[in-house]
Amino acid sequence: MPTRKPEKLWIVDDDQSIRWVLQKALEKAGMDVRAYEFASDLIRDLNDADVENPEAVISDIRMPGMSGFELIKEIHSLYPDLPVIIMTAHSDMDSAMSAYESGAFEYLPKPFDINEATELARRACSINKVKSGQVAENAPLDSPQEIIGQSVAMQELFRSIGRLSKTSISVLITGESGTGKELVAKALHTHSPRANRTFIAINTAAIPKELLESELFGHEKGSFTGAQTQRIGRFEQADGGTLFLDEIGDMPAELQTRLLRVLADGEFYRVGGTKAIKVDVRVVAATHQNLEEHVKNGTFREDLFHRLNVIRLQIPALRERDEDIIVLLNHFLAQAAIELNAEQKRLSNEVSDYLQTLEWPGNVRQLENVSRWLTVMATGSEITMEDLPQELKQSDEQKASNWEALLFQNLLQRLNRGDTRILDDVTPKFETIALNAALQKTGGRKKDAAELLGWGRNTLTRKLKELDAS
Ligand SMILES: Nc1ncnc2c1ncn2[C@@H]1O[C@H](COP(=O)(O)OP(=O)(O)OP(=O)(O)O)[C@@H](O)[C@H]1O
Repeated sequence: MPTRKPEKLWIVDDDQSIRWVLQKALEKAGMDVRAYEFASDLIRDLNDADVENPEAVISDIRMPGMSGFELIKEIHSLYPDLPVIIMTAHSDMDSAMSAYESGAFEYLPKPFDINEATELARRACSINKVKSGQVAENAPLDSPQEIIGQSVAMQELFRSIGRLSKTSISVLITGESGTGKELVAKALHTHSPRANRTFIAINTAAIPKELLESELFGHEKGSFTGAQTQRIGRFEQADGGTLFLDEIGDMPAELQTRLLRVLADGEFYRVGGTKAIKVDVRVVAATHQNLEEHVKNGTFREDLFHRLNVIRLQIPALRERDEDIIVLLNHFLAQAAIELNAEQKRLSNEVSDYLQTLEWPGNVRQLENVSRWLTVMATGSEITMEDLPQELKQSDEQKASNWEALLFQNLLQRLNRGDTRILDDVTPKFETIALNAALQKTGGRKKDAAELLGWGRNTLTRKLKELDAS
């Protein structure tokens, strides 16, 4: 029976424990692994004609001597197609982007999941032919605003932005209000070949319908009452760069038609103009609405929808990525302290447990505003429950319907206090409540109550004794 040749992979990390864990995991998955403490030793072996080269390399970034980025450069000057996976210690967008821009095949945020690492390593080995990227020719003019997120969904989003970074393809960004659509649009621009040209943002919903056309396409002098001078529109301003059309779902029908034409022909006329103006603009659109629904009910042109929806990036609501709440809060508290020239506030354990159970209807924007409020309003350096703004405190009714979150908080507090064996008293309490409810429902008939609870009769009798329930 033919045996599959094991994938050949080299790892470099100055941290011995990471080297060990990764090597063991990959070997367990059937790979042939060599681990190095120093990048220079790896390069030496890569240059050695007697040593068979690997199909992929996994490297840390920060190491004494040669860094991960220098290593990539060195490797790619010898073997441009050899995939290198970069491990980053931070879950922020910048390190991910730097990894991509340095020509990394993929990046792996630490602490990593072993299965994810194995899968990535396998993928890198199997597409060893992947053409390596080069260091971006035009570094972004100003440093992009950081996008924070360690949830799986945000990591996926960072990867997508990275993959799109060599293209000028149209992107449609969807997500609730305040999820970070504009931030993502900017990141798409800053990490695109157009980075050193203009990024122009326009909110379609915020501009009166009658002005929108001239705002987008400009106008000639005298083309309508009030047009006293010639005006250059957003499309022309964005020539060579990116035009971000926010709230595209609100665009009036006539303008949808004009927009479609520009996207198809790459040219347009200013309002009142006779000369066709050619532009090269990348359009990134965003909406919090369901555009498919708008297409179905005839308020959004289907052909325009398909033009914009070449690539779709969906940003999940904050309540779907609880893991990001605390990193974001800490980020905004640090930012607010600088912005407001105030002391940086810390969250008490109770507050951080509580804030993770909230729904955050206004998403990241609301969380950012709350961080500002807390920086100004909290009296001590540690933020307590009393410091929270009224809008975040729950009514009794909400509390009653939110018993799971409350129980969770309560248990976490007890664990933080150092309690152990917490189920020893929680489980009997829980069972007593369920038992009393069932007995009330059946008017005290034990046999029926047992059935409602899913217990046998004997269990119910025993529990009644043990729990001392009425
Ligand atoms: N992942 C993130 N990391 C850091 N800051 C973020 C993140 N997501 C959003 N923000 C911040 O939250 C605020 C709202 O984000 P943004 O304006 O991009 O949202 P939006 O989805 O475009 O909102 P709207 O639909 O209302 O226009 C901004 O100040 C932005 O910088």
